[in-house]
Amino acid sequence: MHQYQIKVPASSANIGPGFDVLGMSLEVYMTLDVQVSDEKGHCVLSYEGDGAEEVPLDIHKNMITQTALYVLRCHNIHEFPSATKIHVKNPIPLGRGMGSSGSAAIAGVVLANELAHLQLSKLQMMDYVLMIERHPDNVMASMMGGFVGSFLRELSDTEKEAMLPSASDLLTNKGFSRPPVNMGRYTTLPWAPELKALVVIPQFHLSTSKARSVLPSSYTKPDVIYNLQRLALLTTALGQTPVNHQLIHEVMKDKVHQPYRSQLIPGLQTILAQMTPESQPGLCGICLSGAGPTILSLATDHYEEIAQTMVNIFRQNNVECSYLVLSPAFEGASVSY
Ligand SMILES: Nc1ncnc2c1ncn2[C@@H]1O[C@H](COP(=O)(O)OP(=O)(O)OP(=O)(O)O)[C@@H](O)[C@H]1O
Ligand SMILES: N[C@@H](CCO)C(=O)O
Repeated sequence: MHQYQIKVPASSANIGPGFDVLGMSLEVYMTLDVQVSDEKGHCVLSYEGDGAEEVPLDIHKNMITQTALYVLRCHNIHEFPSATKIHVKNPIPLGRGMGSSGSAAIAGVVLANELAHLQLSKLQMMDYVLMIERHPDNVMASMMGGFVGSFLRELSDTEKEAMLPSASDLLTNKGFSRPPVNMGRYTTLPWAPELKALVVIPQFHLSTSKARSVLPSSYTKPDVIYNLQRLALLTTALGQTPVNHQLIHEVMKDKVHQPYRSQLIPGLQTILAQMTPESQPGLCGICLSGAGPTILSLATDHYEEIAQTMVNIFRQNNVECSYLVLSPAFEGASVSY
């Protein structure tokens, strides 16, 4: 019997102005305990944790195993090895802006890499992940670990054609194509050890597709410049010691996605407008985590007080929340044998 554990962290994307560019991994881990034996049998999937009531256990319908099957198909393998048992433990809340779908896609690709002994590097695995999650911010941070900036290289016309089947068609085997090679580029950015991420997680779900559907198809020049100016400073400001709370607060502001998404997240506008380093000691910046509804704040202390202020504002808007204080998961996705 061969057994191992796959571990994939959650993530927060955008960090304010870095829409589809910046991401940080968060030390909340989905794990897959995998057992493969030589006996005859089927692949059995079991699941506990967030989403247990809604996540399908049919391997052709579950996003983790669907992703693994897609990668196997790309290597001319059409089913899991017999007698594969996969137990998923998932503490990452689904559809809340903490990268649950990205972590599931990574878990699936790493699973295929192990099951078929493909020996792909993390960057090679990212090509498959990016066929499923088409923006790199969450997944690059979750796979590589830490605070990460990333982009997709420009593709040739032939490579663009390979991207034509939708992620959902690839997962359900209605369409097929192999990913372009070396699609994602990234760099790990500095992170000041004093900084922690406080995530305030509302109880309601917001799908990324819905939160993307409210965004405009074009932006004004002043709004683009506003974000670019802040993004340039943010990538350095989060690595500086001593931490400059006021600077971080200013450079985590955004005009590209948050103003449009606030209609979907009661309380977001008030939190962004009212909470500053002056009103909340220890607070640096505040932004939407990924597509929301979770709010990410970066702070150096007084986490309880900062969280409580946000929880109260959400409560005034009839939204209940939980919260976590987390560091970046610097190792990223890993396998232990
Ligand atoms: N562990 C999992 N197992 C199976 N499917 C999952 C798992 N995690 C997420 N998913 C799928 O991904 C969907 C949520 O993805 P979505 O992109 O809407 O939100 P998110 O990834 O949590 O947020 P964001 O991308 O803003 O950080 C779930 O509804 C489910 O279909
Ligand atoms: N950059 C993405 C992250 C969510 O997956 C967005 O904000 O839509």
